[in-house]
Amino acid sequence: MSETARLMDGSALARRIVEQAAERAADLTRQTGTSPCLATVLVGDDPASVTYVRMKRARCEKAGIRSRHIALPAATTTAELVDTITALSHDPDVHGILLQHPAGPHIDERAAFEAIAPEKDVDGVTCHSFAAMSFGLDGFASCTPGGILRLLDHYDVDLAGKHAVVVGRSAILGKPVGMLLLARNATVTYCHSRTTDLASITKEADVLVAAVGRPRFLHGEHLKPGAVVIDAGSNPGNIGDVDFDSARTRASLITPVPGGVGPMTIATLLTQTVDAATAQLRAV
Ligand SMILES: Nc1nc(=O)c2c([nH]1)NC[C@@H]1CN(c3ccc(C(=O)N[C@@H](CCC(=O)O)C(=O)O)cc3)C=[N+]21
Repeated sequence: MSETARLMDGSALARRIVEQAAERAADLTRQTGTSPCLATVLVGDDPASVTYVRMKRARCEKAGIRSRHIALPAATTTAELVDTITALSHDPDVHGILLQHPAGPHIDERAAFEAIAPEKDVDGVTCHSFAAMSFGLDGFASCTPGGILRLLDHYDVDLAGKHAVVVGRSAILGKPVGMLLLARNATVTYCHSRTTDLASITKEADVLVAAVGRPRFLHGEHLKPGAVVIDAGSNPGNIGDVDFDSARTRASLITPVPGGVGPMTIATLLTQTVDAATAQLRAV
């Protein structure tokens, strides 16, 4: 087959979403005298995490969102991290909190996430947010899943009745994106490391979400011809979970890496930070 998939341009869409967030941040600042503020918490100095957090903060600054960075040593205990996050949850000048994942092997990350007040969980990582999102109630979506749904909507991908296959089941990516697809009436299958005969399932996917965290793990032969392929992988060196060149000849629509899901994640974070600040500043 010589057909080539259409690209889903996450960079372009994210730029527009961030512009809207910036306008709303400026309005809010004008009206309340306070600009939105995102606290970013980073444990240790993993180079990829340092880069991601720097990118998020730079994008905030450009959009008129303040960021307050808390860099903690790699040896920080769960109790210390929970205390830090609890203090941010109580700080009226912080409207959103992001704890960069992974926080480190010795940290109980779930306990740390749960110290984020629900109204400040702009990264959508708490049990509260997951449940709200799953039940279709008000709350913040996990940022990458939220960004993926915006991208699918923008490209008019109809999800109702479609078979969506999610490869990966992490707490802030695979699992929640499946719940959002389910809420749109897709038939959702989760695949993971213990799935037997992965290809037989992915080949049935009308929409495939790759959220494994292994470079070029999925390729053309895994796909049903005409599938919509969302590559949510962000492996070192900006390599996705999908082998783009082989996937592109079978898919109908595909996200590139970079320039696909990544920028949409950040756009969702910024939007939700402005949402959180708006709710908190209007309530005073
Ligand atoms: N609590 C938490 N929330 C997260 O949302 C979260 C996290 N932890 N840990 C790590 C992953 C990864 N992640 C990315 C965000 C943007 C790009 C991104 O914008 N990438 C650019 C390229 C990057 C570059 O230019 O270097 C792109 O795909 O075009 C990638 C990856 C958020 N994550």
